[in-house]
Amino acid sequence: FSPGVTTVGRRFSSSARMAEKTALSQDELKKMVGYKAVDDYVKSGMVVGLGTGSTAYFAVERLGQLLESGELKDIVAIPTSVRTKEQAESLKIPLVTLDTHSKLDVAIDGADEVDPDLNLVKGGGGALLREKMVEVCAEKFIVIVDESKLCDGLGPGFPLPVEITPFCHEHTIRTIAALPSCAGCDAVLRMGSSSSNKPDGDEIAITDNGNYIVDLHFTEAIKDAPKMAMELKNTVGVVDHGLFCGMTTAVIIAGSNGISVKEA
Ligand SMILES: O=C[C@H](O)[C@H](O)[C@H](O)COP(=O)(O)O
Repeated sequence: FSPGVTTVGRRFSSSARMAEKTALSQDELKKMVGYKAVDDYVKSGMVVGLGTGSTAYFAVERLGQLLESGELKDIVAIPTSVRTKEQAESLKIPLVTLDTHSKLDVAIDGADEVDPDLNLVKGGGGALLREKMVEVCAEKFIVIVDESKLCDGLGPGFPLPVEITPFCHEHTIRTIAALPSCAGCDAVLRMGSSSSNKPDGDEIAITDNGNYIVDLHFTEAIKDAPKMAMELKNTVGVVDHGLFCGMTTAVIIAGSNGISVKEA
């Protein structure tokens, strides 16, 4: 994976230089890209999509700071989960929904995996449906990751989450596992908290939308992600899946050599 374009934002040049000199923690890397995404892509008057997860958290934090300081004005934002909504409310970020604002200027979110074509796996935190609904409506979709998320092929490095209806979910899971593109995958119903794919409870995990999640474990890279996306989407009982193909405008990557940006 070799990012094509390398840029360093104005407000972040010192942080990027710091990353080159010292080993930063993963949280510090996430903060760098979260802040840079807001600094570089959000302007006053915009409608902004707010992602979910430990990286998107920092973008929301930065947006709250710039609104409070008055550097940004007249922003409305659309959160992609209950967690993000609560964080945004605590920062007094004005919120709207897709019902009143069907077009967004920009959406900023993390990802679980990014391939060389900027296709993504998302939904490790269980928010894939609202994320996709919001981010597909954004003129620019900015993905923020640390370099551990980059991969040569989606699949083996992180299980693919699929949101399914609770009704006859065992049947739906069998149907998914039998799809040609999913042959050989291990389909595991998510247990415990919906925001983690590590089983941390005995109850079936429930998403913000009242659905279940099945995590598809692959041992080999997914050969044709758009084809798998279509097969999953055409499966009755599947609400949506964590393959985000052809949606990304740019990926901001934090790594040991500083920040780089790869544009689609
Ligand atoms: O459902 C969760 C989202 O898709 C997250 O954006 C994704 O899991 C990445 O999260 P994190 O930044 O915490 O690794």
